[in-house]
Parts: sequence; C-alpha cells; structure tokens
Amino acid sequence: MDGVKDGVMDGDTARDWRALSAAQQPAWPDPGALGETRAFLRSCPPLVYAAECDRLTERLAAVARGEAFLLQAGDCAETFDGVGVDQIDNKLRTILQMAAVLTYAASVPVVKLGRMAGQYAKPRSSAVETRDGVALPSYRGDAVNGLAFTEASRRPDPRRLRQMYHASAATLNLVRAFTTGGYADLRRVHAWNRDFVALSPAGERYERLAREIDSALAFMRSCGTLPTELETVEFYASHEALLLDYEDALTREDSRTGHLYDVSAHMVWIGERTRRLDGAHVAFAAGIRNPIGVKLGPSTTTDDVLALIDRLDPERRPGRLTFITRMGAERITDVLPGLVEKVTASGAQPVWTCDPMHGNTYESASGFKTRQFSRIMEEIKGFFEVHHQLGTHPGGIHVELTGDDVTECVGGANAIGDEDLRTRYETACDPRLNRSQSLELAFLIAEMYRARRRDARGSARPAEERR
Ligand SMILES: O=C[C@H](O)[C@H](O)COP(=O)(O)O
Ligand SMILES: C=C(OP(=O)(O)O)C(=O)O
Repeated sequence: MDGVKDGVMDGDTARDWRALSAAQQPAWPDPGALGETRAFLRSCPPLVYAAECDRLTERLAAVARGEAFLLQAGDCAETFDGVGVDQIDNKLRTILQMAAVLTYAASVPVVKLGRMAGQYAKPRSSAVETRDGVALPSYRGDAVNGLAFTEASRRPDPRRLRQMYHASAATLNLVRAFTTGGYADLRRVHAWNRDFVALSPAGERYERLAREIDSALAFMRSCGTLPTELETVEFYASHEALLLDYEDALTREDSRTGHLYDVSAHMVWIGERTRRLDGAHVAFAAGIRNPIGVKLGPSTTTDDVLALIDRLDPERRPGRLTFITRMGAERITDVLPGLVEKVTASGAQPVWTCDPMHGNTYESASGFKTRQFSRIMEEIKGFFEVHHQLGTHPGGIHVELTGDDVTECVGGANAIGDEDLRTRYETACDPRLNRSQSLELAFLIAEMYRARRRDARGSARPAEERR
C-alpha cells in the first residue's frame, strides 16, 4: 500500500493504551478466538490510506478556519444485514443531497464524512437489558453481538470483528464506486432534490431555494465552466473508535513518515462515555495521526476540553481535532459559550460541530426511544447562535440518519407522531432521521443562512434607508 507498512502495530501506542482502563469493552468470552481475530486483522489490507487521512485533515483545517462546512452523517449503528446496494445507495444519496443544499446555502465547500463503513459498535448506558424478568447482555453493535434477545445471540463473539472488517470494506468499495463513477454528479443530485421538493408537504417553502440552485447550475453550464469535479465527490468514512482490539489491529505505520494511522477509517471519534483523559481511548487516539473527533456532552468542563486539546493535539495541527458537541436543545446556549470562549482564548482552533441527536433522546408514550425533529432543529439553531455571537465558526453538523423511509424520530413536514413510530421502527439502536426529515433539515439550515445574510445586509444599509 502507498506509504504504509502492514501489520506493525502492537508497538508503543498499543502498550500505552493496554495499560489503561478501557470503558465499554465487551466481555469477550474466548481469549483464544480474540487473539486469532486480531492476528487476522493485522494481516488484512488497510481500508483507507494514510494520504487520504491527511487530505481529510487538510479539509478539516479549512472548516476550522471558517472556509468550509462539515457534514458528518449516517447510521446510528450499521448492521451486517444493511450492507446492500439499495441501503447504501439511499444513505449516500441523502447525504449528497443535503450537501448540495448546504454548499449553496453556506457558499463554502461541504466536507462529506459518512458515519459509514465501520459504525458497527455501540457504547451502552447499561451492560444488561432486562425483558420480562430475563436479563441478557445489552446489544453492543453487530461487531460484538446480535440484536435478537436470546442468550446465544447476545453472547459477544470476537469473530464478528472479521465481519466488521469485511462489511466495512464492501461498503467503502461501493461508496468509492458511487462517488467517483459519475453517479454522484451534482446535476443529478440536484434533480433528486427537485423530486424531494415536488413531493414534500413543505415543498412550496423550499421551492425558491431549489430554483436558485437551478439557476446557479444553469449559469455555470452556459459559461461552459461546469468543472469536472462536479462529476466526482470526495467522500470520507468515520466511526466511533470504540473497540480498541479492532482499531489497534488495524493500525499501521506510514513508511513515508513513521507515523501511525488507524486505517479502519479516515476519521475516528471518541464518544462521550469514553473520553476520560486517563482512559485507554484517549491514549489510543493520541498515538495515531488520523483526524480525531471527540464528543462533548453537557457536563463537559473547560478544563476537560483544554486538557483534551493538549493530549490529542499537542502540536496544534490544523484539522486534527473536531469537537462534536451534543448538549441537548435545552443546554446548548448555556454550556457551549464558555467552552468555545476558553478554547479560542487558548489559541487553539478546533473544528466545532453540532450533534443535535444525542442530547435530545427520550422515550415516547408508545414506548419507543425517539427524538423530536423540532428539538433537533432547536439545538442546531442554538449552536449557530452561540458561534455567531462569539464570532467563531459553526463548523458543521453530525447527524444520525438513514436514506430509508423509517419512522423513528417524531415531527418534520410529514408530521410523524408517537403512534406512527411502530410502523417502521428499524434502527438497531438510536432513532434516526429518515430521508425526508434529513433533507428538510438541510433546507431549514439553508433558510437560517439566508436569514442571517438578510439581517447582515439590513444592518449594513445606512440607518435612513433601513427606516
Ligand atoms: O448512540 C449512542 C449510544 O450508543 C446510545 O445512545 C446508547 O443507548 P442506551 O442509553 O439505550 O444504552
Ligand atoms: C454513542 C454516540 O454518541 P455519544 O458518544 O455522543 O453518546 C454516537 O454518536 O453513536
């Protein structure tokens, strides 16, 4: 592989993290099978290349400077059964459609980063799930155990890590084919958006924006300057680096530089439940060169954030660190300003992005874990407001979505209600936006940009003109 030596991990950084406590790891029942799986993974070809990870770091540096926007999106928990052309195609299309709207609205390039091709492991609030008096290990993602509520299915099986590798490889292969083979041409993506606007109950509201994008594309075409880049899309893969046995076995030394890269994904992130400074996940991430995300929940302190920066990005490398805040609609405007102010004052310039999903989960009256579309939008608005007030860049959004027509989150233009949840509740873990809710979210963010521009123009006009 270009510049990367295979199978050299289990060196220094591996020793570093193994000495520390690793939260949320499965109780693998068979150490022999785990050892064999790790040996197999160490012999596998990388899923991504070090140079691609570096390119993503550069793109994220542009986001941190306010010159680009990050759209990170995909499943809560990918499943091995979900590795089908239609499901991957639908998800990818949805992300590309959102990106097209956001690019036009934000007037900057959108960095497209899937929660895809590796999002097979989940941290859980409880190690055990109880149903009708029967207690079994919680489902921790297809990489660990099965969703079916039986003893056999819920037993962690390290051989599943091989399947995780193969499912990730198959997904990435398809994504690469779709995004470079002409299928993702911007004109085609915009035509899909046109269909959405025509069919959505809120379509009229989005019609004007869709027409403006039509005109922009027509203008570029008539100038004869429609660049060939519109036919291909740069798309990156990310997942939570939760299962350290897997991530470590897929870490390789880049022979160009001697740096270690986790070649399971371009970017990996550390979750809210595993970001302890003295924990194994932070130590592992500190040892690799990929861009790193860290989830920040509402209990995050300024000291936590400053210490994470020192530990994960001591060189202050532009694009290295992305803070994914997930405060909840109620807390965002209280908690975020202090963190952003102190980080900015320290001279660090991470990417700030908003996960409006994880702080807004609740159980519906009908007994389903759900999220309300309006609360999701509220958190995004709060995030933008905080950054605008502080003069910092609201760098992006991080959302759980599917391209399928599920009913998992309530609200949106199709007014999914509590009683609708049972119709197509298909997630293996947390509730996702469906295709139409995802596109609506992108159009609503576009409206926020438009309103802000209008306000800025208004306040720039001389006072007598505004009167
Ligand atoms: O996606 C995030 C977590 O894995 C998920 O929210 C945990 O869900 P739980 O609280 O039902 O365990
Ligand atoms: C577990 C997740 O989120 P968090 O760590 O923010 O709870 C996730 O994004 O899948």
